[in-house]
Amino acid sequence: MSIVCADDYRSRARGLLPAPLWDFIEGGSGDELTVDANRLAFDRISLRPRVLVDVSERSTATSVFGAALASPIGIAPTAYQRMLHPEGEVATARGAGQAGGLFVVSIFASRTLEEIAAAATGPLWLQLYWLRQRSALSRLVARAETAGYQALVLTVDAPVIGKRLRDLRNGFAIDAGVRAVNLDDALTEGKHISTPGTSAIATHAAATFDTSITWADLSWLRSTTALPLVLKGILTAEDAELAVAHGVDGIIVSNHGGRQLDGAIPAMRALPEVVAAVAGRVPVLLDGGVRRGRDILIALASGADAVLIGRPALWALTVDGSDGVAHLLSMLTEELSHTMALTGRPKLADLDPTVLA
Ligand SMILES: Cc1cc2nc3c(=O)[nH]c(=O)nc-3n(C[C@H](O)[C@H](O)[C@H](O)COP(=O)(O)O)c2cc1C
Ligand SMILES: CC(C)CC(=O)C(=O)O
Repeated sequence: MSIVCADDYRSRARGLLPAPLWDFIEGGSGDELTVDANRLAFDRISLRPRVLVDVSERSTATSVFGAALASPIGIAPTAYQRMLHPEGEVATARGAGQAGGLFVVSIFASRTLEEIAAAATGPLWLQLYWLRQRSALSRLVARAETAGYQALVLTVDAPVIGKRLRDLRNGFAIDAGVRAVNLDDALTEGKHISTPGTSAIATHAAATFDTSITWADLSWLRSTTALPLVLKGILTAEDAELAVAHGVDGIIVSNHGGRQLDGAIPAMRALPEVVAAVAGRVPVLLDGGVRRGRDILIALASGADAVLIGRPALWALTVDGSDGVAHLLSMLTEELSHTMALTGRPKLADLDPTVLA
């Protein structure tokens, strides 16, 4: 059967992966309320189409921090991609580049920053968690700058790892042979050890993440680099205001795909208050539950500058490596363009709240 939407990749990937690995990707924290709510928040919004508009010429092209993108769609940072495909992040970077998309590389990438940069033809950003060992962070930042990464993303919604029941039940651990190669092994110690009732990821994060950082610490990260700094995991107007006040260059509205605080507000529902607080001062991106061109149009019409996709990119990577990732991004871009035609909004600039009901 042909793959004609993101969910087709999901069904295929599910059949290819061992159950504990599938659960790691698919699952969220607690009752997975927020995983479901992320999707439902999009599904609850209807569209107000305008007709008899010339839609013969449509454009999804845009830019973020000066980098051209074929469409306002990027790939969210996800850890340890070699568990899903032998080429891991190198395949994702190649696929994202083929489709003219942005790729945010996880601090827990399983290919080196340099290998990924060599395969990329589109913009790369590097995502960081705040490790207690600051020297490891500053070394990574320096390597990212040298390798041509264009921004840093600090994930701020994970001082501790969410209680992911599937991983705990499965005693989830990282496949032997897959490593966070950009960090010293000591920083992810125990990642291969499966212990029933615990998650190896939660254990290694607990050993190395700095749970004490506050807004005041951001100036240290800033002092290590001239790259734009983006915060990932903002869900409120209050924190958006603080982020801008602390000189942050961009915001990703995200609840980590429902993997952190269960019951957190869905990303799409949080977006309007963040957009209002930011008032155009810095770019605002969104991730969580984006599965279709329709979702992307809704996010853009609500004021997002771009969206990121997490799990769908992993499904496509699993099924068909770089070709899968490129195909997925092109398909989502095509769906966005198609929805722009059917709503009578041929340009991204036409997307505003009047299209939403
Ligand atoms: C398997 C997996 C691993 C992830 N690893 C990271 C990570 O290393 N860093 C991070 O900031 N977010 C990570 N995330 C969260 C994603 O960046 C993103 O916020 C989320 O997947 C978006 O929701 P979606 O999957 O519904 O598109 C991960 C998500 C998944 C599913
Ligand atoms: C290694 C983990 C901390 C990666 C992550 O952020 C996640 O699984 O959601």
